[in-house]
Amino acid sequence: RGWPVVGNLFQVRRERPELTFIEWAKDLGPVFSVKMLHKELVILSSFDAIYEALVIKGNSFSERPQKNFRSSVISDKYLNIGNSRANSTWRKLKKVCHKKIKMYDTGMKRIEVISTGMVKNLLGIFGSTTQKSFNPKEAIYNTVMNTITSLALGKTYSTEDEIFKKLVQFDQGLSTAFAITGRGAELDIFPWLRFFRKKTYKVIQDLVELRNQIWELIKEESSQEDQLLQGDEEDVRLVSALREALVEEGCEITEEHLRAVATIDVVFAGTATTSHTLCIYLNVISKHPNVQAKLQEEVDAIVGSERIVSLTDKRDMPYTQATLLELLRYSSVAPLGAPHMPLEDTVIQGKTIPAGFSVLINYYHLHHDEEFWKNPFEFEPERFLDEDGGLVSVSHPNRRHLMPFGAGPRVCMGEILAKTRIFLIIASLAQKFEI
Ligand code: HEM
Repeated sequence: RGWPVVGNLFQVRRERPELTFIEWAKDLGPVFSVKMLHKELVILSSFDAIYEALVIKGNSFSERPQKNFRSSVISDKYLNIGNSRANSTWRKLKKVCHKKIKMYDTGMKRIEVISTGMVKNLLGIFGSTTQKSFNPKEAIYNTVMNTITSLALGKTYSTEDEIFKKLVQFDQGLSTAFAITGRGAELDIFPWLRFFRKKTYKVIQDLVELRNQIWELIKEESSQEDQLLQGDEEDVRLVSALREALVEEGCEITEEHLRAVATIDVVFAGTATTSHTLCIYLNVISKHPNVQAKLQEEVDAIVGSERIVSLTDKRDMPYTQATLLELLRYSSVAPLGAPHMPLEDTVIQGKTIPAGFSVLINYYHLHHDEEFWKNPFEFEPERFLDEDGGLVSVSHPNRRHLMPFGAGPRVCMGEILAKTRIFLIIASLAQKFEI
């Protein structure tokens, strides 16, 4: 039960709304609704409810609600993949990005090369640090951001470069602007408030300005790099693939689409999530010497102390893979994912969710549900291993209950990229350092 106008908004923990929703699910069950300002939100918490919505009824749940004023301004009226309606342009843009980011043969090799470069850089920074303890957050963040620039633009940048500084500023600003309870949330409901809350609105206008400046710099950078391409050398940059799509698809894809995809779907979605996961990893591993010892034992046996860790080692390293899965579960860095919306009235676990309602998936709850997981707040890679120390199969209940990247048509576009980078970092750190 909420208050007039604001509904349940002030009852929800501003920084961690997913924790409030866990408490409410205890009384209200796995499918319940809350009122946040003018919006009725449905929260799904249990595996059965989430699986039914995302996978079994995935097609009707693959829409995104478009009622958020702040996102609408920043994404040019929802032109990016993550905020777009599930239309043919969304499908095409996601396909183009997948094809370039992914994942088949040469694509996978390229991700490995980029990630290995990033790992080397990070190990260099760690190795050159003389203090016994230091804060690795910035080094991790900058390195992850540079993997994204490698992928999108084919090169890395110094933290002093103008484009790099602007990317960081934009990415950090967006984290607040996209949060459901973050600063400026009131503008989503009463957009006219922007005429009175000028400071808050200015933050959003500044982000739009920054986005436009970044796009101009991206275009400039990529045309300079164009000139460096030799003869029939393959252009592997994501931004080039997007530009090709612009030409091929005629008027359906516009330059504004590309700007929204490059800045929001690639830079924003690809940086904070991965760097946050890695920071949590360092924190966790420093408190679990037993896990670290087992990782080191596996890396020593499979890779040795000199050779660079490769993706082909992965199949022989079940403990490292289990640690990666456990990290994704434990950290759940996208706790509520991105909102979904059914196009028609849809029944989930016997409850009807009306067409047009916003639906949030509580991934954090799914991954910490005390009725399913044993010791959900402990870090235990063993939950993903069988009795013989092998990785449990994808059909094992623990693997099925793990959905850090979502599932169904709206599954995360960067899943493979993120997992690859994190695997290589976990293994390489274990090979070289004691944390
Ligand atoms: C640890 C890293 C990451 C995590 C945990 C993560 C998690 C998620 C989640 C939970 C969703 C929402 C799924 C849903 O709608 O139910 C999502 C969507 C998305 N992610 Fe990620 N993500 C990560 C990394 C990345 C990277 C590296 C990229 C890009 C390079 C990326 C791009 C996207 C995009 C574009 C979407 C929207 C897809 C769509 O609406 O069709 N993510 N991600």
